[in-house]
Amino acid sequence: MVLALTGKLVVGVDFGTLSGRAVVVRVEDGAELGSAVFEYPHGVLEQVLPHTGDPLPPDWALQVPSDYVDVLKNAVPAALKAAGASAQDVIGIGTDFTACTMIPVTAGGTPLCDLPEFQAEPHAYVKLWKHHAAQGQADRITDLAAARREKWLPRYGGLISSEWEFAKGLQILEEAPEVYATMWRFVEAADWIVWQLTGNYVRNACTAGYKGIHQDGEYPSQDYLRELNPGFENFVLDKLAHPLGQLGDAAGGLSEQAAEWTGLRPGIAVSVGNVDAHVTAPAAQAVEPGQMVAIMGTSTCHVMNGAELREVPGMCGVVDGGIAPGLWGYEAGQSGVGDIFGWFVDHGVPPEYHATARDRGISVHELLSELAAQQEPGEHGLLALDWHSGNRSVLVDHELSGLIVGQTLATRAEDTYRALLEATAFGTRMIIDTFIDAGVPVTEFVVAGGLIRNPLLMQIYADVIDMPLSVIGSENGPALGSAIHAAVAAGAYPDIRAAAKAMGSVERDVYRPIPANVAAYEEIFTDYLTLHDYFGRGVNQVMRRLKSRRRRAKGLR
Ligand SMILES: Nc1ncnc2c1ncn2[C@@H]1O[C@H](COP(=O)(O)OP(=O)(O)O)[C@@H](O)[C@H]1O
Ligand SMILES: O=C(CO)[C@H](O)[C@H](O)COP(=O)(O)O
Repeated sequence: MVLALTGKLVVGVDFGTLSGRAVVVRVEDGAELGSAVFEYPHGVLEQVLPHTGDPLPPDWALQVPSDYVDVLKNAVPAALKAAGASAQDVIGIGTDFTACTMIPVTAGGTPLCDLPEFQAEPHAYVKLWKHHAAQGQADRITDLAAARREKWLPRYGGLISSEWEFAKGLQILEEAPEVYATMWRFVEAADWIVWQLTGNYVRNACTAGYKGIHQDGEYPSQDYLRELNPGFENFVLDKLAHPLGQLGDAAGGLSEQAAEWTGLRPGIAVSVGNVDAHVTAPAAQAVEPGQMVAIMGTSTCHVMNGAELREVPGMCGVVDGGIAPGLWGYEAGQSGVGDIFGWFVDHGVPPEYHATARDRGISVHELLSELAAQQEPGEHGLLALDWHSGNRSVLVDHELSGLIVGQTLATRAEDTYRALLEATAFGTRMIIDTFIDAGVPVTEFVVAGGLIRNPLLMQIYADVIDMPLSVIGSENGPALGSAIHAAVAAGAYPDIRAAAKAMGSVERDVYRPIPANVAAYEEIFTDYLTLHDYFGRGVNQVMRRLKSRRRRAKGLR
């Protein structure tokens, strides 16, 4: 039954890498009435464990789960206030999360890091999606699956990522067996937050498919897992498998506790959890085959529906109904995008740039972009590889690292910044070309996420991929997508497609390729490909040796 929509509201909450963002949305047309952001108090733990001050090894990335509940307590009430909205009008709440962000929990859903006996154990904390320290486990998972010709491997482009559930779970078994034995389940944060809202643990089909190797109703076999590590034989049965909820379903009603946290009414619909990338496609009205949505933030996720099932080398995964029911949902990605720009701003820009930006009341990103925009393609003489956080697609290898070629004594911060912007555009071009070469058409490129705030970056992408860029109509794309799922879960719309049509928004062809720039980048891209294949496809092992030497120097395996 489609409820009378006039005056009804829904709340969407997007849990990004650095912060959570809540949006109050009008059900009838998707108008965003108010929003609020809450930065995670503990941020991303990459250097030390807060409870002990002990250093974390390289490539670790943890979070503190109480930060997520703090988002519910702070951002939701603040968004309601900003919207001047009454909780009486809110009929549902939806959430999306970064993935694969994993939490070892007790049967009651308590994260193990909240237990006194595990507060000093790094493996008891949330493993954020960008935790890349399980690459050894991921390599073994991939190699054994290839040797056994496991039928699920091609669904992930032939490579299983260190970012995903099985690599992270195997790392816990092998490095912290007591955590592994104690955890009742290894839970996606996308589902843990819905559990906090409803009291129900419902495993969403999206992350199960893309991050948990759930294909055609099955997980990897016990026989395969036993060969990987005898202690891992029952990982699916004992730690992972759980009844699945479909996108747009209701996971339950808002609990009394969560109603107190959020200021919303107990019992309103709470939609099944979702991934911050996939939830954005309906918000951008881009759920038809060929419409690729790039959710550009600290990382970039490329999500796109396809009418047919194809094997696309190095993509993150293809899941039946992973984005919208009835279509094959493809995902690819770049594990470092905004993170790379942020790293350079924080660690590579001279103080005078920071002082100038401060004096002008703009960010250093904006200052560098303003200076870099004055250049022609190729003017800085630099070429970079965008692998500072490893390579997610198409090489799926987090032992790779960043590279900048062409630096001279004349190189300035704006030169390097522009080269890094361009490198991420070349990485996206690589992904698009790989889809097209595998027979999956890419007919429209739609951008969403925090990076749409940078017009220079957007123009460089249009020039490098030689396609116009459509831009999502919302600055809060993922949160709007979650609101759309909440509206479906509350019965306001029959399905995601209908809700997207009414509540999503997109502006077509906002950035158009500039022919002269397209020609210049076409030439530079051939050099990018030379570096990409030389350092990324095994011709040269320097990057791996550098990472291995760094771990040894730090006294780690
Ligand atoms: N003007 C800008 N241009 C390019 N990158 C930016 C700019 N402002 C912030 N960033 C980067 O964008 C990222 C934040 O993206 P956002 O989408 O807001 O967060 P999240 O990825 O957590 O959802 C950070 O990595 C930051 O370094
Ligand atoms: O892999 C993902 C989705 O499949 C992660 O959620 C994404 O890469 C992290 O998101 P963000 O860049 O917004 O922090």
